[in-house]
Amino acid sequence: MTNVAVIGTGYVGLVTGVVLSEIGHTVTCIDIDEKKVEMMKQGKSPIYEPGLDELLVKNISKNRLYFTTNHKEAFANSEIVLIAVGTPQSESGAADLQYIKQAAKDIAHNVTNDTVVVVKSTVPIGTNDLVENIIQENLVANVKVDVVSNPEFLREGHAIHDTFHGDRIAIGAESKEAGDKVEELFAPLNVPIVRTNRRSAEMIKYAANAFLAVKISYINQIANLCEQLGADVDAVADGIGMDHRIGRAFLNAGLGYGGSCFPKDTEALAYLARENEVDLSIVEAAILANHRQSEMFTKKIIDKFQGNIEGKTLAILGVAFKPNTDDIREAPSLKIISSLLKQGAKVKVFDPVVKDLGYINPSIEYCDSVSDCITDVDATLLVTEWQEFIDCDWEALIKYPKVPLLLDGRNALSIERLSIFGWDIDRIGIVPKLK
Ligand SMILES: NC(=O)c1ccc[n+]([C@@H]2O[C@H](COP(=O)([O-])OP(=O)(O)OC[C@H]3O[C@@H](n4cnc5c(N)ncnc54)[C@H](O)[C@@H]3O)[C@@H](O)[C@H]2O)c1
Ligand SMILES: O=c1ccn([C@@H]2O[C@H](COP(=O)(O)OP(=O)(O)O[C@H]3O[C@H](CO)[C@@H](O)[C@H](O)[C@H]3O)[C@@H](O)[C@H]2O)c(=O)[nH]1
Repeated sequence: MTNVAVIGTGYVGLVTGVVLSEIGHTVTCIDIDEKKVEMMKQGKSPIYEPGLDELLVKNISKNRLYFTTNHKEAFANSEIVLIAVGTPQSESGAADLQYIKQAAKDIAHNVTNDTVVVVKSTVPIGTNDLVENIIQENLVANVKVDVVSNPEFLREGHAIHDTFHGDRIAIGAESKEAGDKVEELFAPLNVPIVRTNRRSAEMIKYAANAFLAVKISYINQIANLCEQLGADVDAVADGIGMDHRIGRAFLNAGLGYGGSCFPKDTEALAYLARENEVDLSIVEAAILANHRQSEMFTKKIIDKFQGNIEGKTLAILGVAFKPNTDDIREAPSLKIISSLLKQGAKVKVFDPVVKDLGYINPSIEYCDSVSDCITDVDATLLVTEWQEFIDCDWEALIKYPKVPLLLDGRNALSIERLSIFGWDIDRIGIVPKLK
């Protein structure tokens, strides 16, 4: 078993650290955020992720999982150091590498053993070379450091499950020995391994995310055409998804993708292509289609009120960018809410987990339940398909709103069932009744 240090305890770092400790390694997680570290030391996860708290508590008590803000302390016995810091989008669209560069310096200044550095963060092609250079230039101790690319593919809300049951683990190494060490680290997970060089591993991550984003934008555009032509996009997605060459996954039409990954990673890949004068118009088109999709959803609701929603009260069900997470980074809900507010609507919101939109707007009314949120509203907008919303007693809820108009932005509710209860329900890419 290996002594491991993990830099950054966000969705990726914390989940990876906890899972590595669960499979028997001794793991020290480092974060610069003292509040987070204090919470984690007490066995409390600073992020909402199903199953995480239990594993956190269990492995702390087994003395396999530690937390610190001190890099030197964390690296003292570590043979492998994972970098899992953020790579947010900068103004140009490129990935902002400031946290990666700092983590590389932290390693160079503090390691005292031969170390394999594993870059887990999603980084532009060539960044592992940069990390290696920064470490070599700043290295204090006389030790050997190898850098291995190991991009992460977990989904928020399923992070623990995905780490134990991933489709693959990509390892990009220039040194066979260092690559083997990383392969050994993950061996108990029994997940298929792809071995390649560093640049290919970095590209696998961006190419995978962009492909999935293209798939979503494609079905969303097909949905819009279905809506005009009287076809049902859900049936179309089922029909094309049964072709195993296409697959049904990521063909759920809706109001577009959000989150901390697809928006920034498609932008970063498109930026890389532009920088290298390579045509990647397919990804540019997916980005544009995604922006338009949430705008179209907002327009749809405005059209329901003949172009004027001033003074109308609208209920927003769901704020998180998708169910089972508290993450609101690039959540479509934020764009939709701010656009509705700009048009003069009153907005009530309810999310089972997110209780704060990250910005202050005194006119937003935060509610404690679905019934509270839809009381006296002129329309209800389902923005995140939490299971709790799907399982609601929609028959009992019909008495709460002023107008029983329901726009399902995630095609999660049954038109047939809800119509029987009196809901006037509209979905994406489906015409409720043919004219
Ligand atoms: N969120 C996901 O589902 C997901 C999935 C796969 C890959 N990724 C990629 O993984 C990376 C991390 O994503 P995330 O969502 O976990 O990030 P995050 O922003 O949630 O967490 C990053 C953490 O790193 C800490 N940090 C920054 N600099 C540090 C330093 N020098 N030393 C110690 N701690 C430091 C921050 O305080 C923060 O807690 C990104 O590149 C992202 O694109 C994310
Ligand atoms: O058919 C679909 C599937 C997803 N989405 C939307 O796409 C976004 C992303 O969803 P998902 O992929 O489930 O969530 P993430 O946690 O962002 O995970 C993605 O981004 C991570 C960070 O790079 C990767 O590790 C994962 O493999 C990749 O799925 C969300 O807004 C979803 O609502 C759709 O609109 N339709």
